[in-house]
Amino acid sequence: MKLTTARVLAQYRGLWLVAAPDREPELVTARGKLPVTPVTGDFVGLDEAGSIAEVMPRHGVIVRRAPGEAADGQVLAVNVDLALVTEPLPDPNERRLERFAALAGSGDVPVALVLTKSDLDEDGYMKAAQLGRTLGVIDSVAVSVRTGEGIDVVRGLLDPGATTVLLGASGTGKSTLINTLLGEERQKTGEIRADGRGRHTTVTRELLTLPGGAFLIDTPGIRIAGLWDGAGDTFADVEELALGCRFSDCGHTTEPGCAVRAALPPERIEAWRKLQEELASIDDRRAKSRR
Ligand SMILES: Nc1nc2c(ncn2[C@@H]2O[C@H](COP(=O)(O)OP(=O)(O)OP(=O)(O)O)[C@@H](O)[C@H]2O)c(=O)[nH]1
Ligand SMILES: [Zn+2]
Repeated sequence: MKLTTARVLAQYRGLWLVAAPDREPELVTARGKLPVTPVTGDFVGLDEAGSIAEVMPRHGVIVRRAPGEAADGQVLAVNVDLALVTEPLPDPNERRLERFAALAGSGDVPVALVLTKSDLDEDGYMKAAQLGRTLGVIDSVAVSVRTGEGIDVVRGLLDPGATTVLLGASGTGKSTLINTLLGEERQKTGEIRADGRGRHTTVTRELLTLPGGAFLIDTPGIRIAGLWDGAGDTFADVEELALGCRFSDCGHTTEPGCAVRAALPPERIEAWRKLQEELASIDDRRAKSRR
């Protein structure tokens, strides 16, 4: 049977937004149970009915591994050629940068450092060079959407046909940078009505095409926060702040340098802990029943 190759632009529960050459993006289902679940960035084969019948081999995989998670983690994006890790000036958080860089590195995705808001820091250029050396990334740049500094350097990193993902905490300026790169050809955030059990869900597109022909994976679906199995976005604040904790396995109890305790009230952290315990016990039960 002849399959049509398409690329996954965004993923939802049991539905994928895919684009095939010369066709409008469309929402499709999968044909039966596939050996791997298609994710944003996947190349897939569509059958005659328009369903996903096959997922092509992947490279450049970005996986989110939640601490203590038994399974392989959650695949966030695939076929990624470059990760731009963003952190804002004047006070870039080196530890957070390391974690995002490690996330990309473990999927064999090269990393470039982008320090944003350089208009707020006279030494942005130097800080970028220094941090770039420390982190061992392929390139580093200080950018400002206000002054335009560094924007052309970023553009130069985005090769036509290559896929780049932006990784960075909330507020580091990812959306603003994407809008600047999209320029005139800013895509309207696609509002697609997906028929999920009679309800209409508003979804947004995640894989964008830039004017020069480079692909950019926008991060709502990749926002490191809020991706815990079963947790949805409920504790996005905790997950994101945790990236700034001194220890990567911080339990947010008595550890020094805990960014979560510094920012959130104890009740919130307690609620998060309860959920973690629940999730852990679900994992336990699953493992037992498998045995
Ligand atoms: N001074 C200055 N502010 C900037 C710059 N880029 C972004 N900002 C501001 O930083 C704030 C956060 O920017 P966003 O683009 O929303 O950040 P984000 O990373 O997309 O955040 P999320 O959408 O929460 O993931 C906004 O108020 C921007 O106006 C810059 O180059 N200079
Ligand atoms: Zn902590």
